[in-house]
Amino acid sequence: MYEPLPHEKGFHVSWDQLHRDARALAWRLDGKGPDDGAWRAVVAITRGGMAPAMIVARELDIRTVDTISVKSYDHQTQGAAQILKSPDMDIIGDGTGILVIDDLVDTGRTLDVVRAHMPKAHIATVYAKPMAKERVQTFVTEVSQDTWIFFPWDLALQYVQPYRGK
Ligand SMILES: O=P(O)(O)OC[C@H]1O[C@H](OP(=O)(O)OP(=O)(O)O)[C@H](O)[C@@H]1O
Ligand SMILES: Nc1nc2[nH]cnc2c(=O)[nH]1
Ligand SMILES: [Mg+2]
Repeated sequence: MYEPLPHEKGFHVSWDQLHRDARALAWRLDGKGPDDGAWRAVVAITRGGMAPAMIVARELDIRTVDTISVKSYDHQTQGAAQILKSPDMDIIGDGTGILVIDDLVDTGRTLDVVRAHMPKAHIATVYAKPMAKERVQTFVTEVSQDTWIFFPWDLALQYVQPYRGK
């Protein structure tokens, strides 16, 4: 079930692009909460979901923001997904009206753990790969399964050789 392909391609996301895409995610979610359309709280899946969650919370004027920490990767190698830190379940309840935000879904392993913890939550990611995009209710951009997404917090500006090099 969790058999990711090798990553042949790279998709490099700048801060500007991430900001634009996270805003687009917020606009898609606006007014889509249960009952009156409002969301009760945002839960960021740390660490990658924190920057997108902050942008979504800002756009939608949601002041209650919590985190769930799920670790499943060591660099590009996946191990067993585990919850290292849970959000305040007195606020979360069964997840109704809660917006869970992550940067991306790849195999879906992380979201399976989150979903089991908050069965009624709305899960949204900025990017989604096809293997597990059904695990997400809302996303902005689909990226192929054999692509590794590089986020701006993992990148640095550096010199590159001219195309017509020495
Ligand atoms: O769908 P999956 O195959 O589970 O992969 C997606 C998860 O992997 C990355 O997080 P990671 O576990 O690397 O931790 P990080 O957010 O702290 O970088 C990414 O931020 C997602 O949360
Ligand atoms: N940065 C990053 N983390 C991931 N975790 C699972 N897939 C990915 C990916 O494509 N990029
Ligand atoms: Mg993550």
